[in-house]
Amino acid sequence: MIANKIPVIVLTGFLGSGKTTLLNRLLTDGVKTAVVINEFGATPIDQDLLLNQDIPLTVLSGGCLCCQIKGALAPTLKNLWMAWNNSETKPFERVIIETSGVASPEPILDTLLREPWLSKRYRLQQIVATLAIPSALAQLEHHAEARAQMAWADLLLLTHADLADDKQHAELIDYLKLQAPATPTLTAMRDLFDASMLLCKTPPSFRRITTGRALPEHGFRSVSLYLEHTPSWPQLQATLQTLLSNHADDLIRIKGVVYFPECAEPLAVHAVAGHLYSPIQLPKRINQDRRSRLVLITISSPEQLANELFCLLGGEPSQNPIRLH
Ligand SMILES: Nc1nc2c(ncn2[C@@H]2O[C@H](COP(=O)(O)OP(=O)(O)OP(=O)(O)O)[C@@H](O)[C@H]2O)c(=O)[nH]1
Repeated sequence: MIANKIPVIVLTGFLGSGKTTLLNRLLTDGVKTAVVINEFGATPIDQDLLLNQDIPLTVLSGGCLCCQIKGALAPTLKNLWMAWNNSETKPFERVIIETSGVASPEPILDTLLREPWLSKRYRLQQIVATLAIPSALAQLEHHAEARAQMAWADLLLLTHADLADDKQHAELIDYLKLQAPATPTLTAMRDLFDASMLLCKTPPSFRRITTGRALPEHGFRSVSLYLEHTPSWPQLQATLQTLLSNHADDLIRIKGVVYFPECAEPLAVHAVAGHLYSPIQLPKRINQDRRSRLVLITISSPEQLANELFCLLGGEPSQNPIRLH
């Protein structure tokens, strides 16, 4: 038995519900943290959205930690522990895993709690699930992944309160009282909340262990695009808004890092549940790849979406501005 197990916090929550925003908030609390980010899309975006780049960071992209790339978690945590153990000045005191927005936390817990080598060295501190108040009920109704995230959470963080009305808030609270009555909820206004309120210091006394029941295979698909010639924000905004309204039912998430010609620094572009957010300026990067990239996550044909985006941007077939990955 190893005396001091490294605590692990798992951040889960449906696509666009605010996991990376929460992660950025947690990274300001002064605890040295190693971060593992799991992204559904093949082209990782979230690493560029981290405001603190000076941390041990592993990105596992191109699938979910609960299925396609489940096997990647154990070696990642083993490598992190080796680095921790071999260093006199411990490089981190905890690990935060941000799952993809369509991952079920259950197989991640299975790896953490059941793998004998890992379970001697790591302890699960907490699972926090983010739920965006305006879209959560529809996501919970339509996506088993969202229900699994809610069911496995030790704490439910309700986000996007500033975009929700009182009725949406009350309806979500009522639903959660019925479906997850023992799980505390907290409402956060963007990243304005006390992180110490969020994290329990001791592990939950009772921890459910998997029964081996897996979710049906995800119905989500993603496409990653590099823009050879980045349009201005007004042009991209109009294009993405058209794409979102043409695909209100099947285009679930857009996120990207975009180098607009009119801006010196990259901007993060997000759309969730049909809502296109104002772009967010990202900090200056050293040695950065200055190509703009977008990831679209859909339950229909991603290739068709990519072609439509290309046409909306006014592309001629001979000078396709988009490269697919
Ligand atoms: N208005 C508002 N926007 C928010 C809030 N929380 C997050 N956002 C925005 O919502 C968008 C998505 O937030 P992220 O933190 O990237 O969501 P995510 O869960 O990490 O997304 P995925 O990694 O795609 O699953 C971003 O534009 C955020 O700035 C909130 O409380 N209010």
